[in-house]
Amino acid sequence: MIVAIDGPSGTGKSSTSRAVASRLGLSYLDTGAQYRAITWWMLANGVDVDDAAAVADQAGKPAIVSGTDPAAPAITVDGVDASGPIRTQEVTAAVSAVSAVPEVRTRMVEIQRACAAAAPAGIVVEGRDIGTTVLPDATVKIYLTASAEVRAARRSGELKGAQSVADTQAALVRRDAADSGRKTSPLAKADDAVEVDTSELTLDQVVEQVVALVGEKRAAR
Ligand SMILES: Nc1ncnc2c1ncn2[C@@H]1O[C@H](COP(=O)(O)OP(=O)(O)O)[C@@H](O)[C@H]1O
Ligand SMILES: Nc1ccn([C@H]2C[C@H](O)[C@@H](COP(=O)(O)OP(=O)(O)O)O2)c(=O)n1
Repeated sequence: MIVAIDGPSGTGKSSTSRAVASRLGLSYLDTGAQYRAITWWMLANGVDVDDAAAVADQAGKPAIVSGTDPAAPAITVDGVDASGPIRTQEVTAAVSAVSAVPEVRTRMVEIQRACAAAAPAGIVVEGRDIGTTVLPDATVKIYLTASAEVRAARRSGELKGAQSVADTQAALVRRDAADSGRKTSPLAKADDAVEVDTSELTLDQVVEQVVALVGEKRAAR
């Protein structure tokens, strides 16, 4: 059972994926955290993130390992816990540039496919290109959306006033444009993905919809 959940920032991918994986006894993988982790490493090692050739040259160096327990998401870079540092605004501002570099994507996709293949009962994988590129044969594909206003309000809630809602929204819209506009596996809905607009739904309602879709697929097999 492979569940692919894609969509822009703040649509509820992480919360939904973790809850669905817990409910169904599946593993969980946050691919955005992996792109954040490699970005953190580039910044910490003085690599100019706007120099694609420099990023490509270093892309093979950091060892990125993701935990797949939905109850305790974990990520390490060269054995060091990176779960805090990957969420800083500095990393958020640089991650689209780093993740647009093809050599970075090739490396991450390899790790992601290995994670999915190793999951004993199946896995929920969230990201931007899971249904289109990483796991095109996923059993269930979901594409989450929500209005920019709703997404910015959700993100602002997490940032606890560190940034105004308007600035958060502008940064989020900029990142969506970069992620959707890049050449290599851009953010996109797979043709066979079910689109769920979460703007007016509670997290529980979204989780119920995804669990129901998984149930339908299981019954049909
Ligand atoms: N359906 C929902 N209704 C309200 N808040 C939500 C919903 N889904 C997620 N959230 C909240 O919005 C924020 C962003 O959700 P998250 O799952 O991190 O999104 P993404 O992974 O798509 O960026 C979190 O604070 C989360 O608790
Ligand atoms: N499969 C993926 C997942 C994320 N990315 C890139 C693009 C995103 O802007 C960043 C960060 O992703 P992440 O899911 O952590 O972002 P948000 O939590 O939605 O803010 O990584 C990607 O290119 N491909």
